[in-house]
Order: sequence, then structure tokens, then C-alpha cells
Amino acid sequence: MIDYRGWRHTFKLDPDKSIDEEALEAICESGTDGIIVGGTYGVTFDNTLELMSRIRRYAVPAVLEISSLDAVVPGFDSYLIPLVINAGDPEWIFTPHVSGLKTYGSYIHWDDIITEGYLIANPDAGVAHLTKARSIESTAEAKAYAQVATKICRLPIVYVEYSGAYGDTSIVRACRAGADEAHLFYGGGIRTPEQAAEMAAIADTIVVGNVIYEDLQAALSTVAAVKG
Ligand SMILES: CC(C)=CCC/C(C)=C/CC/C(C)=C/CC/C(C)=C/CC/C(C)=C/CC/C(C)=C/CC/C(C)=C/COP(=O)(O)OP(=O)(O)O
Ligand SMILES: O=P(O)(O)OC[C@@H](O)CO
Ligand SMILES: [Mg+2]
Repeated sequence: MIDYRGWRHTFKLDPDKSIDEEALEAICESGTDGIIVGGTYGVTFDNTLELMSRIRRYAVPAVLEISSLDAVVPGFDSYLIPLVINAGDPEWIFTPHVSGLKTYGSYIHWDDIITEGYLIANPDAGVAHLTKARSIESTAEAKAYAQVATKICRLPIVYVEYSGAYGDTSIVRACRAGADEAHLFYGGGIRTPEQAAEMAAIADTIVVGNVIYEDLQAALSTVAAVKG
């Protein structure tokens, strides 16, 4: 298993989006700690395999965040399995996981599996619509959700997901408090070194996604802000 606990910065690459070779090299050689491959929609076996094969030319660790059972591709260093702790649609809580275990049960190397307690905090994100995520009404509620993940479900990671929007630092701080010793990922809307540094001061690991496809130089500038 990769040791994500030492990760401070990651890039998330979406198999459903195109990235040219030069940009991919810049991302993989940027000094980031790891690449997460994942997305909410349009993730297929073929586009995931293609992206993984291209990332594999570089030494950077690569993990697959599984969002579709049709796109489980062998060859990643580890597999992140999200459990959406504020899913409003019960079908998203365990149904895909049961299907996954029925389909892949005997092929699973459990040492390569990392579970994430996913707290979806941006109601406008695609994943919020998909899972009918319950809105987070207060910092006390955010902290309680993080505690559900870590103290009740004993998950090793809390992932505060603001995908597409920069988060509310008071909510992220409340999750930090609730997560206690568990590892805290923050992702969403990071576009500047200042934002990267601000969220990295609260979370253990920050995740930078969409800006890669909109402003590559801005994306790259987030690495030094966290690791420089
Ligand atoms: C042969 C081999 C390699 C075997 C491996 C075995 C293995 C690992 C098997 C898996 C077993 C298993 C338990 C599988 C469960 C799979 C599954 C489908 C779980 C459901 C996960 C889930 C709740 C998904 C919902 C969506 C979600 C949380 C996605 C996370 C990623 C995310 C939010 C990305 C951001 O998306 P993006 O597209 O960037 O969004 P924006 O539009 O906002 O930018
Ligand atoms: O794409 P952005 O908004 O940077 O969010 C990163 C990541 O948390 C998405 O799952
Ligand atoms: Mg995205």
C-alpha cells in the first residue's frame, strides 16, 4: 500500500478530460506526492486504462479513486474506496460496494484498499447531485459527520469534498477537529498558492483537480506553496 499519510499535495486527474503529453509530464514531475485518478461522470475502463498507462511513464505514485464498477483497472498502486457519509440516497451508501465485493471479491488485495469517509460539502458539485448529499448546516454538524467517519465507522480518512468550489475554512476546521487522528483530505476549488497554503494548514493533504485543465501554471504553483 502507498503511504498516503506522508502526502501533503496531490493532483486529481479525470479520465473523462483530455490532457496533452506536455501537461501530463509537468503534473507528474511537479513534485506532487501522488496522483489520484477519478471523476464523477464519464469514467470508463478504457479512459481510465489509457490515463493510467500514460501516468505510469513517471515515478509518481498513482491511485484510483473508484467511482464506477465498470472502471476498476488493475495496475494502480492503491485503490481509494469512497463511502459518502452524507449521502441522502441510500443506494449510494453500500450498494455499489456490495456489488464490487461480489464482482471482485477474490481479486482484491486488501492491503491495497484505502477507504475514505467522503463528506460532500458543495451542494452544487456533480457528486452532490449524484448521491443526493445532505447539506451541512453548521460547523457542529460537520464535526459530527467527521466523527461518524472516524469514531463510529473507524475509517482512516476523512475527505472534505468541495469539488468545484473553494471551501469554507470554518467547516474544514470543524472536520479537522472531528477527524482527530484520522487523515484529513481537502479538495475543492484550489486555484492559487495562497488557497493551497490555507487549506494545507488545516488538512493533512490537499487535492487539486479542475484547475489543471483550466490553468496549468496556476495548478503547478500550488505544489511549491505546500511543499516548497
Ligand atoms: C482487478 C482489480 C484491480 C481489482 C481491484 C479490486 C477492487 C479495488 C475492487 C473494488 C471493490 C469495491 C468495494 C468497489 C466499490 C466500488 C464503488 C463503485 C463504490 C462507490 C463509490 C462512490 C460512493 C462513488 C460516488 C461518486 C464519488 C464519491 C466519486 C468520487 C470522486 C469525485 C467526487 C470526483 C470529482 O469528480 P469531478 O468529475 O471532478 O467533479 P466536478 O464535476 O465537480 O469537477
Ligand atoms: O476539482 P477541484 O475543485 O479542484 O476539487 C478537487 C477534488 O476534490 C475533486 O474531487
Ligand atoms: Mg473535477
